[in-house]
Amino acid sequence: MNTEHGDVLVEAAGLGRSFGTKRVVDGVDLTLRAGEVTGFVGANGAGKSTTIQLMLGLLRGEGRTRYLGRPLHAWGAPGTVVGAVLGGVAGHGGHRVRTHLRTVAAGSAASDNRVDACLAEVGLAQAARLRLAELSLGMAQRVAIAQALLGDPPVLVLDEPANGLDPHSIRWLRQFLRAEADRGRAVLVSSHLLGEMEQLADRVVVLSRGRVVAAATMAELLDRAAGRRVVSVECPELERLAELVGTSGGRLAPTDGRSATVTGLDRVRIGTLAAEHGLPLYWLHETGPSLEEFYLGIAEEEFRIS
Ligand SMILES: Nc1ncnc2c1ncn2[C@@H]1O[C@H](COP(=O)(O)OP(=O)(O)OP(=O)(O)O)[C@@H](O)[C@H]1O
Repeated sequence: MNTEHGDVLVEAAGLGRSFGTKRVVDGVDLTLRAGEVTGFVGANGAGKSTTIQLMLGLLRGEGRTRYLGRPLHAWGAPGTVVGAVLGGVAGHGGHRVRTHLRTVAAGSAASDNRVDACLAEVGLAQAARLRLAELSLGMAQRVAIAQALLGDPPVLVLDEPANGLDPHSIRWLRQFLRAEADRGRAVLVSSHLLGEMEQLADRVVVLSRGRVVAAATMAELLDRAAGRRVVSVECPELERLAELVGTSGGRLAPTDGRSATVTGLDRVRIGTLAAEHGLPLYWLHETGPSLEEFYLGIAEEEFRIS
């Protein structure tokens, strides 16, 4: 499929689902673009898995999802449009990895020679003869990803793929997904940790109690988190520093003769401003929410509003 970086490959609109009287997903919109990793972040129970199942047509509900302009069922072979990793590998433990993938390939119109190509892509070429029951969690996750890649789909969707993985496997996963996006795939990856997305996602959609409470580029989110940070400064020329901070969009509030707190600018910007204007700084210290705390704050605010 010919797609270019930035092309919208998936558009989900108005997704909704209740279980009994419980509203689990409520009016969720999601857009996935070629060449981008979108992080889908929310606490346990926020509705991420339900949303993903709605997008993939595995669950009935409200709204619609279009893949390259059409509903998934309108594509003859869905596996050539989207590859999904929704948990471990579902197969017979006694089957060898290659046999398992060949069986899946045969049932999904993927050519047999994709099996070895996909195993190589996830770095498991040497493990093709292992039995599924012999795989470590990290290897099983890679086999599940190889399976999702069999149809060479432009879209990859992974539900909490880092769960239970050791740091080495998480690093591999991060680099792998980044590379897949750089090749032009649109990648959706869910997680309950925003921090996990910091080095991976281009965009982040934050879900809280079934609703999208933030949708932004990672850079915007980091900027917003930085905007909530407070920097303590000590400077013998506080008035001049206050002026410089003010003209750069920040605010300085003195705490005593030469100490103050600054909001709206980060410590790097303040230090650079002072250096550029020859102002000595005796102290410069930033405190405030980490990205994770900032995210918890967004979810909390939304909860208060609703
Ligand atoms: N089949 C079901 N029947 C009833 N309730 C369900 C069903 N599936 C999910 N739920 C409920 O819907 C809510 C959202 O679940 P979902 O699995 O989508 O959340 P999640 O964000 O993926 O969280 P987690 O990371 O814990 O899987 C939860 O409260 C869950 O108990």
